[in-house]
Amino acid sequence: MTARGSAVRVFSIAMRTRFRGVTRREGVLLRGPAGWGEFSPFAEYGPAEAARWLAAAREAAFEGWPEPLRDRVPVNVTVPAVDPERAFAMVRASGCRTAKVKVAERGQDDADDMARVEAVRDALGPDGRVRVDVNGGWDVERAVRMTRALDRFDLEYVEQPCATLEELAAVRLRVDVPVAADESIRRAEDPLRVKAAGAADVAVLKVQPLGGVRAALRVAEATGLPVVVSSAVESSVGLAAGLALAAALPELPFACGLGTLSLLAGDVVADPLVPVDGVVAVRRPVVDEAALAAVEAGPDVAAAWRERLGEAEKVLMAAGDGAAGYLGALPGSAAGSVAVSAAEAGVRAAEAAREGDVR
Ligand SMILES: O=C(O)CCC(=O)c1ccccc1C(=O)O
Ligand SMILES: [Mg+2]
Repeated sequence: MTARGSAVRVFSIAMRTRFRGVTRREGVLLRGPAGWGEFSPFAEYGPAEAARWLAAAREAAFEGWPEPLRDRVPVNVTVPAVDPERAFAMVRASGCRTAKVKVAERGQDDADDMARVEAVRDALGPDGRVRVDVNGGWDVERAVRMTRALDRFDLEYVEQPCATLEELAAVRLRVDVPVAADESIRRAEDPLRVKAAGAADVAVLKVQPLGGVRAALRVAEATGLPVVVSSAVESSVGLAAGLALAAALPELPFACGLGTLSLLAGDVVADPLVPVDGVVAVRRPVVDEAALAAVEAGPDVAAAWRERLGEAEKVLMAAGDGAAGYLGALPGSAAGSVAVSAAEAGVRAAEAAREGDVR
């Protein structure tokens, strides 16, 4: 039997620039009555965490998304931890008026970050907006010092400067720059603690890690914070779910992190979700056989992904009545707290201990 025509397809796309230590982006595409969904949990995520990503893919394939309230979503250009010349060129080529700059990359120092952010500010001019993403890489003292130093280039916000909620709250009290929470929501047992802890001014929400567009909308409502929708560097199939969330939010005060397709060297649709003049049109492209053929995974990679899909399915089934039961147990549901099964909480704790890293 060939993969062609099957409702489960596996892609493996090279990244143009190394990002989060990753040089290829891989995942599964699922086709259902509502369209295509993407399941692409990061390599280091175990089955319990991956189950949320699967719930998002199933929502896309079997349910579809809430009605959009807008048809255009402004996006930021995402600047990896590249040298200043490259950063300048990426920002100029993007057409975006907001840039998100990765800082605190392992193996680089504070001067590298200063030079990169300066180059990005130069590329945008004084009217552009510059945000930085630390991915939890600083301790409190370094976060305070570096946030103040980088604010010389006028920062819109600093995303996840430190790993823990307590550290974020401490930094927030000591800097004038707004603090955004990403990993503290995406990888948390309870994403709502971020508000109670006074840890952030802005919530960065990603559809797959939160278990779908509806689950993310509930998190948005419950945190009561302004939301920036961001991608997990997905193909256009996964990005469409992020766009659906951005389009369904009552308020969208910031540019979203959904301009990431340019980080990939390929895609699975014929009409990719790329920004034009810093804006992505809200639409849902369909998988194109010719485009997919160029990035379809070989048999070994495909087998490994089918295995991962099966493991995540088991977690979803164990958590309740398929995706619906699992989503009902996510934060923002009537209970207002995360009610995961003891078994899953155990798996998550083990994963967290193993990773020792918030990314
Ligand atoms: O927000 C963006 O500009 C792009 C998305 C992004 O940065 C990201 C992509 C994959 C994994 C983590 C992150 C992150 O925001 O930390
Ligand atoms: Mg982030």
